[in-house]
Amino acid sequence: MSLRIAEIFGPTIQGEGALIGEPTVFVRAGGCDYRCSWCDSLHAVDSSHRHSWASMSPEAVWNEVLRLSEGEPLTISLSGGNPAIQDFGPLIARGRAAGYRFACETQGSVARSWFAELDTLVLSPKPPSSGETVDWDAFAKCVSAGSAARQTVVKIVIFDEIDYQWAKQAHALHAHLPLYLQPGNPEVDPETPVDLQALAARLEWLTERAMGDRWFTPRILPQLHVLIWGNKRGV
Ligand SMILES: C[S@@+](CC[C@H](N)C(=O)[O-])C[C@H]1O[C@@H](n2cnc3c(N)ncnc32)[C@H](O)[C@@H]1O
Ligand SMILES: Nc1nc2[nH]cc(C(=O)O)c2c(=O)[nH]1
Ligand code: SF4
Ligand SMILES: [Mg+2]
Repeated sequence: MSLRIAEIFGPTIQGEGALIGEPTVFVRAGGCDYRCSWCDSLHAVDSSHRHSWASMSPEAVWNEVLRLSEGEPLTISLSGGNPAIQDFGPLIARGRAAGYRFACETQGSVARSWFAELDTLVLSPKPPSSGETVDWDAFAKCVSAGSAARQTVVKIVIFDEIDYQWAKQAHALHAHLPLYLQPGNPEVDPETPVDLQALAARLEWLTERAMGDRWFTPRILPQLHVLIWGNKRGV
């Protein structure tokens, strides 16, 4: 059994959501069942990039994580693409036995039994601006599959007022799960510098929108790695 891997990088800090600031090695899976209009990781999604993905055994992925972390346990974040379309169970078992912790970022379209072995399951349902439509039955299956994980959280990207209103409704469907909101980054080309002022203005709008609404449920965060490194890959 082998895994399609777009990149393995770190250690760096987790830039988003519940684990923001946490030292992390990222394992980015190749392939996704979605095509979000604003995806910042198209190199792990679009099949035109397939030639750059590696076919690796769980043991080979583990050896690369060991090399990058020099054997010092930290959090391994499984992202992508959608990591849930592959079987990361053997890698998680290997890493946990060595004292590493696991997080996984997925949109919540495919449930996996290995969600139960995670420390943190991040479910990121996609708002209307993405052009995708959430299958809420599949999403609920992901929540169930993750119920044995140490924590499950929801993270929603917000581009506009329609996304904001959608996030309120989405939250109501799984109101017991901690909620994180992050403003969308409209510029995802790694060659184009990000406009930090424009990103700050999006964060300001989102913050003032929620505070003005007296919606005190979500934590609102920027993408920390984008503030530091822009759209550079592998950080
Ligand atoms: C690239 S995705 C990979 C994991 C999974 N496919 C998912 O979407 O959750 C990782 C995170 O980046 C977020 N993201 C992707 N493009 C973004 C953008 N342009 N601005 C802000 N967040 C973005 C996604 O919503 C998701 O929470
Ligand atoms: N530093 C850093 N934090 C991240 N949080 C989520 C990421 C992702 O693309 O899944 C990501 C990433 O690519 N880099
Ligand atoms: S689900 Fe995630 S990886 Fe897939 S296209 Fe959307 S943002 Fe990109
Ligand atoms: Mg990213």
